[in-house]
Amino acid sequence: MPAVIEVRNLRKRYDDKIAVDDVSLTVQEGEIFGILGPNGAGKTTTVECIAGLRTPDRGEITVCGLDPRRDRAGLTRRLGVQLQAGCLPDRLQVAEALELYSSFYPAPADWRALMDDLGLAAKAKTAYAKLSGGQKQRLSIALALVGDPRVAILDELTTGLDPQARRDTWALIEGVRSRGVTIVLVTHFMEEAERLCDRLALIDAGRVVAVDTPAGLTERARIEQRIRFRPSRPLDDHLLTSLPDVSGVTRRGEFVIVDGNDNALNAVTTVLARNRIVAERLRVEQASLEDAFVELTGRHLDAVGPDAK
Ligand SMILES: Nc1ncnc2c1ncn2[C@@H]1O[C@H](COP(=O)(O)OP(=O)(O)OP(=O)(O)O)[C@@H](O)[C@H]1O
Repeated sequence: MPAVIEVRNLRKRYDDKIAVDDVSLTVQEGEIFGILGPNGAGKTTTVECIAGLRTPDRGEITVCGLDPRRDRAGLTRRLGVQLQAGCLPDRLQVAEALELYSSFYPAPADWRALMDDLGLAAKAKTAYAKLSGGQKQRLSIALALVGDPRVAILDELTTGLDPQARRDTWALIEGVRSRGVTIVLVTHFMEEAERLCDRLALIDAGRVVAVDTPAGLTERARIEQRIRFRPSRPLDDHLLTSLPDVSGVTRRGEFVIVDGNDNALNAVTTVLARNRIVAERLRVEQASLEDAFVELTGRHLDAVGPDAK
């Protein structure tokens, strides 16, 4: 598959703050490529440089073979951007916004069809200020697609949405991809990244810590199995920590969480049975992207700010 976006050794500093420090990544045609990291990791700065909205201090970027800073006109025809906090004038109506934006492009998509596809037809004459959060979000996606781009950058597109609206938006993004648009998705929601992305760059403190498929990344978490249960009687953690198949035991309320290898479930249930303890509400979970992130960075994804632990 040909590369649609190439970023090599990107660096961007704001005054004395290095926001992006040596980021390299390649996005292939037709994929949904995620950029996942905690708040302040440098995700938005990276995509703003890709979109030609910021000038890197160092590094090279090409989008569809173009330099985003030098070939602005060419880039506009190929790249659609939905950035965070996209805001329109309060009184502008949905259809007016789409028609206006489509007039900026030499070969735009059919904005009426886009309005239908995004479930906004019934809101065509509604002013921006009167739209719900989910509708505003859908409009911002429609505006990113109205130029009929080959590549779309979507930044934090489900932030602030309720779980149902978030799932609806995911379905919509899959629909956009199936029309052949390459998508770069910036997010700090693990579930979103896991569900939607073909490949992901994990970013932390301005650096790429890993690029892989969601499954490939979770394999990097040393935990192969996580067992969660409520012991029917008081349980001495040492019974479990002394097992060679177990790498860690933590408590969450009345639940015990055991991390270990493939044989951990077997070992834990045997010890519990020997001690006449029943594992109530027993669940076995696989490692998540969150676990991989913690393994790779020592930090949790939902940590606020690059210095948070
Ligand atoms: N215009 C700016 N001036 C100064 N510092 C900035 C500016 N924009 C971002 N930063 C800082 O650069 C770092 C990276 O910010 P960026 O917005 O790229 O991160 P992010 O991963 O997108 O975070 P979030 O998810 O919170 O948007 C942060 O420490 C941020 O405070």
